[in-house]
Amino acid sequence: RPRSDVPIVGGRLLCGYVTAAKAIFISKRYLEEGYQKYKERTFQIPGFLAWTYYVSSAKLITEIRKAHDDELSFWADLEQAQQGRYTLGPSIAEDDWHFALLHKALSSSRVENLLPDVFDELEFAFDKVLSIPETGAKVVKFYGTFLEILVRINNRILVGLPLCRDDDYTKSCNKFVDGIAIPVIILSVCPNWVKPIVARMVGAQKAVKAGERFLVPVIMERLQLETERGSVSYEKPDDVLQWFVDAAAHHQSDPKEIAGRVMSINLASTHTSALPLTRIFYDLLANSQYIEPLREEAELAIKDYGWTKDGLKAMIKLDSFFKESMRFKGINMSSLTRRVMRPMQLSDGTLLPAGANVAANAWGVHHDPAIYPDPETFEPFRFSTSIEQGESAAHHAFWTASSEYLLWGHGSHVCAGRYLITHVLKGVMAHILLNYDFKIPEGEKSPKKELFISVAAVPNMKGKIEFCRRQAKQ
Ligand code: HEM
Repeated sequence: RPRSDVPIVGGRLLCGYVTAAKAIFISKRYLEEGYQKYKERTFQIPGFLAWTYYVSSAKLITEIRKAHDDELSFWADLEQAQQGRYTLGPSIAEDDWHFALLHKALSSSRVENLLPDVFDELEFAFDKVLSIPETGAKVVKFYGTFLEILVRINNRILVGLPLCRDDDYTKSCNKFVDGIAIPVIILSVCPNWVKPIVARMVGAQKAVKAGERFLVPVIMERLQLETERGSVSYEKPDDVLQWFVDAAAHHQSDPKEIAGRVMSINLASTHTSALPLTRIFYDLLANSQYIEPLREEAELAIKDYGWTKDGLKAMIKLDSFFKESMRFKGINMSSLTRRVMRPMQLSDGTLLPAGANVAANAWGVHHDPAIYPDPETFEPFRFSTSIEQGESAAHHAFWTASSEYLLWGHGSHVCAGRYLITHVLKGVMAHILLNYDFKIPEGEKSPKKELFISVAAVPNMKGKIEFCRRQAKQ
């Protein structure tokens, strides 16, 4: 039942269960209605496990992002979504030192050093996975193919060579999310006391153990090499696995634990990266008049700066296209979801009750005409045009998180991988533009069919695309 008189969107029929069921299919409509009626205030929508209080104004979003974890908890929400205590292991779910480390290690200034590896792996992964013949064309399922390419590129940074090129390892990363999906659903509806038994019955840790099989021997080998050669003559690899091994000396150094933490980053970075790329690519297909300007920009940038950070930085139209695609539909209609741990008062007078969820209404914000003029028009160069007119490039950059742009969350838990993945995705799109022609295959439908389910906006994961090589390869 509602635990406060904060306005309800949907309704309270059958203790809100009717709205909770409808929200699986029409959350977008509820979020739009909430934004129209209560833009400056909080509204609530019933869910099956808890009511979610939505805020939309920059003022209230700021209050949420600034709240401490013991008040509004990112972790309690993540635990609900991932059942990490059972799927990853209790110590990983309880201690997030590896997330804090990534914020520093993947900062904007440090990502530059990782780019040569990113570009090297990108070339390799395209040849291996997309594998377009020198002449003729090939039809691929876009989502699955690029998920595999991105898993390989991300893992070059996560675990380095040679493991990132081990087909069995990359398969276990690809399947990680699917491997925990069913256990997560079952566990999330079980009472806490029964979860340890159910977790064993449904093999909740099977997916993480599949990753451990590859990672633990590499960790052991690296530790042994360091012991044998001494820290001076042993040149350590520069990857996330090694950063975790080094940091683990101050935390828990069990190799299985370290492996679990690496797999948790795979969890945070696989589908989250492939879904935006798919959405962006389909937006480009549907707005093909932008292909040539983006190609010209990429050609010029690579000619002037090569495959470097500056080269990618010079692609401001591409950056703008990404940002607009994620604003227009994106992949998630809500952001900054937190569990209320103890009652907290917002400045609009709302008392958030313990046990409820609170979130930012990303869909509403991203479609507000006061923030984005003519928001229902897809305008790929809206951000690059503002930069060309003298506005701040940092403010309009794809990776910038703010109360007005919520793709990455915001505040102390803002996405730690956003600088890295912006470079990766721009590199991948620039590589496609410069090396391939692409179209919807003869007889296939346009992949514009998409799914709005709960608060997720999922692009068509089965869409097929025909690729062939362009004549002048860069
Ligand atoms: C386009 C792809 C990605 C999107 C859209 C995305 C989005 C997000 C979002 C919305 C959050 C939660 C922020 C909040 O609630 O305030 C988050 C957190 C996080 N992301 Fe990403 N992410 C992406 C890629 C990545 C990658 C590639 C990595 C790692 C290499 C990564 C690592 C993380 C980590 C570690 C956190 C937790 C940060 C913390 O709690 O301090 N993400 N991401």
